[in-house]
Amino acid sequence: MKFPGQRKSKHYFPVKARDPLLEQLTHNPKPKSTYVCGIDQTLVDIEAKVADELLVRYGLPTGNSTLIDDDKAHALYIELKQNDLISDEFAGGTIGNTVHNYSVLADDKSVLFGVMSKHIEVGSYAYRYLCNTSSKVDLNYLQPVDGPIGRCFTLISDCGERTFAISKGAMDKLTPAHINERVIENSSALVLTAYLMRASGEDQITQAAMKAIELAKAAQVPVVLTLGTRFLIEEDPKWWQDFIREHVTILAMNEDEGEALTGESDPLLASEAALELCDMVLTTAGPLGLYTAGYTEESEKRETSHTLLPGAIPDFNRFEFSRPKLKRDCQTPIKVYAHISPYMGGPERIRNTNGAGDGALAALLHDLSANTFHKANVPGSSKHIRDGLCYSSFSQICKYANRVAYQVLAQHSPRLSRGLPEREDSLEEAYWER
Ligand SMILES: Nc1ncnc2c1ncn2[C@@H]1O[C@H](COP(=O)(O)OP(=O)(O)O)[C@@H](O)[C@H]1O
Ligand SMILES: Nc1nc2c(ncn2[C@@H]2O[C@H](COP(=O)(O)O)[C@@H](O)[C@H]2O)c(=O)[nH]1
Repeated sequence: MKFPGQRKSKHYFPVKARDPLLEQLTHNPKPKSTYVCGIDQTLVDIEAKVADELLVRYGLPTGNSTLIDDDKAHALYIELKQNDLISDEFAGGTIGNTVHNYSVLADDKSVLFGVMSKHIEVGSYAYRYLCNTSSKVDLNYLQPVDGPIGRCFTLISDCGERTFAISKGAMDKLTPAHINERVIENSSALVLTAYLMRASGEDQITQAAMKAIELAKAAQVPVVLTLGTRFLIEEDPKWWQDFIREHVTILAMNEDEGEALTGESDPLLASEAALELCDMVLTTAGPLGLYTAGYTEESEKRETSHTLLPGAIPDFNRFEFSRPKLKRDCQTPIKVYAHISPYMGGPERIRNTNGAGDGALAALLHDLSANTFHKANVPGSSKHIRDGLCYSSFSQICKYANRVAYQVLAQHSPRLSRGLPEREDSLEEAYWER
């Protein structure tokens, strides 16, 4: 497990031989390992730059992720191919991307539940998916299926907005029987997407996800949900509110999804409203940067040394140096918020924003599982006298998530090809001393 993000003071984390806390580890030379697990629809992204006219012709609302039938998928693929519009084909899926990025950042294990074609030919989509997934993602629990994995036509408009057309193949065929109880119960977090709830007919991935959620809740494993697209939430915001209230610990959304869920267009107010449903929220807001929001115990709050920020909640970042806690672990819970503008103002050129939100969520997951890792290996640390949900403060998580989102944007693909640069030994320096 790597340290989550980069900072000068690493005194709490067992990363260096001279760290005094490491003494406790020497009795236990093999550190206890931690991992996160996720469930996804196994998808390959087929990326193409297209005119808005094509989206209209195929009935694809801009920014949405629409399921299309085989005939439409065939026609679309032929049109893209004949006009030489396809720029890339790589592994995708919002949770596949997130666990891959988690494993790259943490240099540690994650587990992915989903399906995989039984018979794989070299060069096929299934083959590409496996080749483009970090070797630290454990794929041994994938359910073998007859037929192809899904295809996600990722259509990029002139403005950089991405619109998805999903040809589902066998991606929704995961069954509850292929959810491994022990793996879920021993994980640091279970990560899901709202897309899992839209399976229909005989497809059972929704039931599989529900089984995993129940197992996670019973074992007190945090359930993390990312909302996917505002169109899905808009269909029935009340249903999603109830779902989140009942099942979700940490919610990740962008500002549009936040508005669809809460009715608040201001991402800060949307985050505040979402905190009535769950314990922690990550709200990304494109060029406005991102917010973290959550709870801490009144007596443990820590005041920021940064400038207090104006907004719909004045001075909302006052206690951003606090660590997130589960609401139920606070005697007197207070809401805490932090915000950060895009790292370095964003890359000079953004070809598309595909996967930037997934990148930010992977950073948050890394911080969360680093906390579990540290607690398992250095239980006597003063860090764990009070139960925290994450290793770092709201403010640090913002910085780290933002830095990772930048990396995804800069490399023009949703899956990190490598971790953050080692030379960047202090996030503070990277931020403020360009
Ligand atoms: N146009 C942009 N300029 C600078 N940074 C951006 C831009 N778009 C996204 N980002 C960065 O990527 C993060 C996630 O982007 P966003 O588009 O909100 O996520 P999603 O992919 O979930 O819609 C933002 O919080 C920000 O840090
Ligand atoms: N599991 C699913 N993933 C989907 C679906 N539609 C799109 N996607 C994936 O999202 C990422 C990009 O996410 P972003 O919102 O952060 O830009 C991309 O790689 C797609 O594969 C879906 O229906 N199910």
